[in-house]
Amino acid sequence: MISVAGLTKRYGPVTAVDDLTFEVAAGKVTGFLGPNGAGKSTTMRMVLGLDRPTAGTATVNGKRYAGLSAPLREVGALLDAGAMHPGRTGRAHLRIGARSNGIPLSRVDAVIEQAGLGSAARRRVKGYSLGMRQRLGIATALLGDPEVLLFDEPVNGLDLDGVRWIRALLRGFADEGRTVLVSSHLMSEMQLIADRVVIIGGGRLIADSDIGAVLHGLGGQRVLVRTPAADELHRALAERASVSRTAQDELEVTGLEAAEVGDLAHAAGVRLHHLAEVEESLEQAYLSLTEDSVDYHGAVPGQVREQVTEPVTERLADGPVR
Ligand SMILES: Nc1ncnc2c1ncn2[C@@H]1O[C@H](COP(=O)(O)OP(=O)(O)OP(=O)(O)O)[C@@H](O)[C@H]1O
Repeated sequence: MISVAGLTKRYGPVTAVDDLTFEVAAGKVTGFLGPNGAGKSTTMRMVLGLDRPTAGTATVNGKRYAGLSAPLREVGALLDAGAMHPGRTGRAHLRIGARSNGIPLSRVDAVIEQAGLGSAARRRVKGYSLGMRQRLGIATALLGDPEVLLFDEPVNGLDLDGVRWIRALLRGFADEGRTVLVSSHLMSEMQLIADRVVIIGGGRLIADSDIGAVLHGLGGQRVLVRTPAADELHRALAERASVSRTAQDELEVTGLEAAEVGDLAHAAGVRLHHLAEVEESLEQAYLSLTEDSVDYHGAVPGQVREQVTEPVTERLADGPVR
């Protein structure tokens, strides 16, 4: 398990991570989400002892990274797949990692196999494609067969096969009971692979929740209904829910289940042509949660919006979604 408590990092005037508290449980894939510059990498670096917190703590299985006796056996990380010696072969890179961490050399072949590196392991890293580098980075993270895994944007730059491979790999690790934290700014990707999400913006916690709760925590369930008697249905529903007219024959209802809308329409003698619950995508939920915390909104050329310092959580009744 990974625990972050009151974690704060300042670089001069920039507060990259601001009093962040959350836990990452074993047996699940936890997505770590936030717009560019939200503080994801800085947080991961502090978990891995690569950056010193200005305040607060980050621990792995109850210990700070520096206090782990065999770090690679407890935590595996993919941070920057570019940071490898270009003149070494993939295999040499892995052998050095194993030797310097007291890991048996038999693990080298095991992770080459597991990461699908194959014969590329005998080639020099400078000739690797981004996908191959990513596989080597993952092989390195797996060397010590760790229980806790951190991946910073693992699907960046990968083709569809690579993306599918990463998805299956992460799911497999979680199913084996490992702790998996994976950062991304690709919401659509997280919707496919994460069980839980920790969302940050401007260094602060915005949501820490099951994905389903994030989706449903935003203004409640919406129901779309089409009827030739929209005025009549509007009147029948108005007392019980918030109703808006979205087209001549269409209403959007917030605060009722589809079945309740159907029953009320029936009671009012209104015929329905369409009745469906609107599926919120994580993309929409994320945009809505983080819109105030994005450093720069690029939509209007020439305009730069100042970073908002008020926590977005104020828009959620009970603070961060949990
Ligand atoms: N070494 C550093 N010195 C100064 N500022 C830094 C440093 N590292 C990060 N920052 C700043 O801290 C903030 C958080 O950066 P970080 O890289 O952690 O965000 P991120 O969520 O990982 O973003 P991205 O998705 O773009 O990688 C940014 O404003 C960044 O410019």
